[in-house]
Amino acid sequence: MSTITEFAPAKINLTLHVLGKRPDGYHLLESLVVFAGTGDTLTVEAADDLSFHVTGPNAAALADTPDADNLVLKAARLLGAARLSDTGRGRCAKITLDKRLPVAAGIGGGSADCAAAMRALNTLWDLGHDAATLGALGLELGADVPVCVQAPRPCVMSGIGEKIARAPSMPDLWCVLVNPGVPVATGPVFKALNAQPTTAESDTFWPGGFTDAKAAARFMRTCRNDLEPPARNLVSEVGETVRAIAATKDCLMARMSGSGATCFGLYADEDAATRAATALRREGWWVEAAHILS
Ligand SMILES: C[C@](O)(CO)[C@H](O)COP(=O)(O)OP(=O)(O)OC[C@H]1O[C@@H](n2ccc(N)nc2=O)[C@H](O)[C@@H]1O
Ligand SMILES: Nc1ncnc2c1ncn2[C@@H]1O[C@H](COP(=O)(O)OP(=O)(O)OP(=O)(O)O)[C@@H](O)[C@H]1O
Repeated sequence: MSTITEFAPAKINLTLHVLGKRPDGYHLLESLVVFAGTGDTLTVEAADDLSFHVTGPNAAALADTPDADNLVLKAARLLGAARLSDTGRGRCAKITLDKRLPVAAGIGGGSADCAAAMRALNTLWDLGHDAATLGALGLELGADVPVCVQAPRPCVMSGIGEKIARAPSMPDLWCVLVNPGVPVATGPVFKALNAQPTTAESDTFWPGGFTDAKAAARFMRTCRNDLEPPARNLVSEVGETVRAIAATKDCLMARMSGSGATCFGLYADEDAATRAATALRREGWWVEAAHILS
């Protein structure tokens, strides 16, 4: 098999409770994570050296990212690729990324690409790692990489992001993702939370499943995204975005994802999500209606 293509779906934190902080400063959290049917696409193919090419509507957002910080190349190097300058030694591949997700957006764009590269190169180079091993390896590249490695399976993520547990069975759900065009670095949002170093005990009783979209949204509304208040203080557009989504017809709930600034609305069907996306489109906003994958 010489060409392998992997979808890198957008990661959505339907809930995100921060339960404490480790001595190293990383936060302990518990989050119901799902994936949307919109994302990047990564292709790897056998080649005589290691190369990376990016295309797509958000390719320019990566133009200033040095190779050393490129999460796709970091994944390749982690799995034993040759350095870009070494032709022929180490494992090689031509890697192409179709970049559609906004960067530093709270929907795991870089982590999703990193995880997709790990899955694709694991196959191309016949490394034989299972998802749990790839996730454990990927944790050093980002706290969202383990959950993205096992995408598109919904899960309850905990620890700093390394623990992946079964999610409640999800109903058919649609979403609208809205990014107001303001990149948000994850670290400062966690820092602004000013969490106290405490132990991490789950504060959520997870049901076995949800009978329908309205029941799922009812449950989500009893939970929180603890990063939303500090993100709202740092980026005023977050509050405006959540309010605009919540005002759309048939919206079941609206919330920020991850550390922002992307916010999401949940809907029971495709028509409602598509109508909402149309109503939300404006200059400078990235807006996508998508199915929640399961
Ligand atoms: C907010 C989430 O996206 C929710 O899924 C993740 O927890 C963050 O995942 P991520 O963007 O891959 O985060 P990383 O790139 O690993 O970490 C960026 C910075 O966020 C902070 N960070 C991240 C994860 C975590 N559990 N606690 C933290 O305090 C740390 O300061 C870290 O230096
Ligand atoms: N393939 C990539 N896609 C996006 N960002 C990348 C990529 N490679 C490296 N980066 C860098 O990673 C940083 C942001 O990563 P990412 O897009 O995962 O943040 P995010 O979408 O906010 O994710 P999260 O939901 O974890 O906050 C940016 O500074 C960007 O330069």
